[in-house]
Amino acid sequence: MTVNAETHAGGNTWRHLPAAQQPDWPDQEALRDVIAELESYPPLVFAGECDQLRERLGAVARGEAFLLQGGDCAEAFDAVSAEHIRNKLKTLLQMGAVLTYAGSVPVVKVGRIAGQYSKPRSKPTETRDGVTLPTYRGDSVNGFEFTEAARIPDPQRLKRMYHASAATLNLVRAFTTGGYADLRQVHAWNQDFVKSSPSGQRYEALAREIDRAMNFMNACGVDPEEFRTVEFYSSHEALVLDYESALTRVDSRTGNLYDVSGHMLWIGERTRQLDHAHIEFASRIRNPIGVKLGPTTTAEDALTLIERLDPEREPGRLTFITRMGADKIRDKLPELVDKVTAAGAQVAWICDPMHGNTFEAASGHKTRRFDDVLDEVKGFFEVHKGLGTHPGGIHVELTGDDVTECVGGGDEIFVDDLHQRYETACDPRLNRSQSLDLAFLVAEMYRDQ
Ligand SMILES: O=C[C@H](O)[C@H](O)COP(=O)(O)O
Ligand SMILES: C=C(OP(=O)(O)O)C(=O)O
Ligand SMILES: [Mn+2]
Repeated sequence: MTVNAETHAGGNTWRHLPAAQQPDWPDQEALRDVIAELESYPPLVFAGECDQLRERLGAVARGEAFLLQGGDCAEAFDAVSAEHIRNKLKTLLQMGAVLTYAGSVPVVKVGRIAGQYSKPRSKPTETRDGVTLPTYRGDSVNGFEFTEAARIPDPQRLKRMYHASAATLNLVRAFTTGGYADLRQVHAWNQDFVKSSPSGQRYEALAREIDRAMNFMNACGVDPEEFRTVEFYSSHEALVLDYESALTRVDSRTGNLYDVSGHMLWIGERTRQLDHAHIEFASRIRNPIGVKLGPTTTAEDALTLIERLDPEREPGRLTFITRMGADKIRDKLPELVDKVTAAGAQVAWICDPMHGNTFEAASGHKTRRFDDVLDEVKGFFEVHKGLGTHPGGIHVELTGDDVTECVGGGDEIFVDDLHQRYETACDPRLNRSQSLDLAFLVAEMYRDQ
């Protein structure tokens, strides 16, 4: 992959346009130096892998596969450890096994991982005990600690984001291709979990069935090496455009631009203004693109996004990730799906049941109810069933650790438990047990639709 100065300018056309949610870097010269250095770094992903994911998402758009996209709301530099990464990956692999087996559908697995370091915020400042400071915008921008020094945006953090992403992706690649993700390990992924939790026990029963199915396939002569590796892709919100465009390269095979910071990039609900910088940036790169659609999205917005981002109507290029809220999805989604379908576009429709269902508990913790999350997914399936379209997947905030951030689930977390292990740097995540519960319930919905 080479960089050609003239065509690379295509990754910078956003610079003339308003860009929401960008950090207020105090030192522009330091920023320019960091950008120049990032531009010299090697790609984190290969353009051919992005093309392959686009093809897999094409299958999702056509109704032939299901997307499981999940991971932290905000990754943190101090959580780049073997344990955290393994737990997250294990949870996603277990969810993938449940959905594939119980839902009888190929599952495309994409992590919110190896790059999910930047956060859009609803308020520019935060006040605690009479002290007001800039909000935390992700480890790529400033520090989580509530001190004046930590909250100053520091462009050096963009380089740490690159290195943290590289280290994470390296381990993910090792796990997914080196034998850890071998489907014959379905039991091993569950070992530290099974005794303690209802979803762990339910999973163990399913893993026994998978074993039997694999023995059957072995007996039929299927090569067991087929199960050794798993395709797994990285994704994050393309928020800080200085970083994303510094990692945009010309693919020497095709001359096209790719943002090589991750396989799939999405544009968030707060930065999807049609004529602003983020959509312009996304329109220039060939990676598969997601756009979050909240409850104020009009059908016209959705159609214009398709014109801008998927003019060729290529299945897999564009994924709409709806995040309406459990109380709105049944009202808001039908018109969008109906008009997009009528316009002949074949996007993948994915449900993010997290971001429309956040509330603040009396203790002050931001949280979500498992039942609301589930209800939004149910509404999503109902709407697609009613219209004869494909419920293409789920996009969830989760962790492999046993945190207490969302309430409910089979191994119930109560509002009074939230303080016990509330570790997120931004939004509340499903813990491992809640994530597996969700996978089982979604698999049932998929099979029944
Ligand atoms: O992850 C998404 C957003 O960054 C988050 O929901 C914003 O949260 P806030 O309302 O606390 O800023
Ligand atoms: C910021 C996020 O979501 P949204 O853009 O949908 O609010 C997110 O996915 O963390
Ligand atoms: Mn979030």
